[in-house]
Amino acid sequence: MAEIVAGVRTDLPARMAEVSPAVLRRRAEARGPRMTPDAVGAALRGTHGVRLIAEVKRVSPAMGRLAAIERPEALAAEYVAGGAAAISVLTEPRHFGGSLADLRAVRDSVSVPLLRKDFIVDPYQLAESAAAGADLVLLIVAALSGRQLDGLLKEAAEYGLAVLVETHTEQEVATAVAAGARIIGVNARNLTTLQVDRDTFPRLAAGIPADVVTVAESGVRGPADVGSYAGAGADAVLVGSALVIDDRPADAVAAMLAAGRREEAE
Ligand SMILES: O=C(O)c1ccccc1NCC(=O)[C@H](O)[C@H](O)COP(=O)(O)O
Repeated sequence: MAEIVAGVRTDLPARMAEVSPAVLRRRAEARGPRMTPDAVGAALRGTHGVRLIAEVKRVSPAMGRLAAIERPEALAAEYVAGGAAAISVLTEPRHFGGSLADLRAVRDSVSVPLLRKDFIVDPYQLAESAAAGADLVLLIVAALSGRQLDGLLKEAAEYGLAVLVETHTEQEVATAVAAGARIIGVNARNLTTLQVDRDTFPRLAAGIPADVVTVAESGVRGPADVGSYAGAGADAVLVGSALVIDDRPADAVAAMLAAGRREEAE
């Protein structure tokens, strides 16, 4: 991950020189009111089963090139047709083949909450996210100092952005909770080895307070894995690779949601 973050830091100055934060703020305001962070949290937590965040992802550093995705807005609309509660767009260009243009295109095609999934290390990226129409941004505990996490959480709130705080260890969960995170993701993919361990969510979920929305991230191969994460108490699952390589993404989302239903809650 250090290499990915280094690339982000290399690219930032050119973007900052091109569009000032003030211009981004005006663009964000011109979009009108976004979904509130509470509404985003509510959209990710259902009583009838697990919710699904479907990801637009062209490349995986772990798995290589996944899909061309020439029209990310069309893929996102398919996801929503299948029942996705939110859409994630990987905007990092160097390792994931994404862009802010993808995020803007998806924003114009769906009204469900939109996650900008990137390696956010600077407040400027929050301004970009708001201007491009995101409702939700990712902050990765492992990529930030405690002070940076606190600062970015505060600034995200000023933009009205909800935050998915991503963790990989018990210590990172404790850090996220102490920072006041309202939505906590547990990523099954070790960011150093890129290995997936689906037992990470059940292990770490115990440390997350009941009123915090939980998201199980990465490693979903199909409906059975969604069922397992639902059984472990995840409010939502974040799925990328398995959906982008499927010829029928709407059906794939629907099948995963069916596997994640909690019948006893109906
Ligand atoms: O996807 C990767 O290979 C990857 C490698 C290094 C850092 C992050 C990475 N992925 C970001 C994500 O968190 C996933 O895109 C997301 O959780 C969906 O995962 P999956 O369903 O396994 O594609």
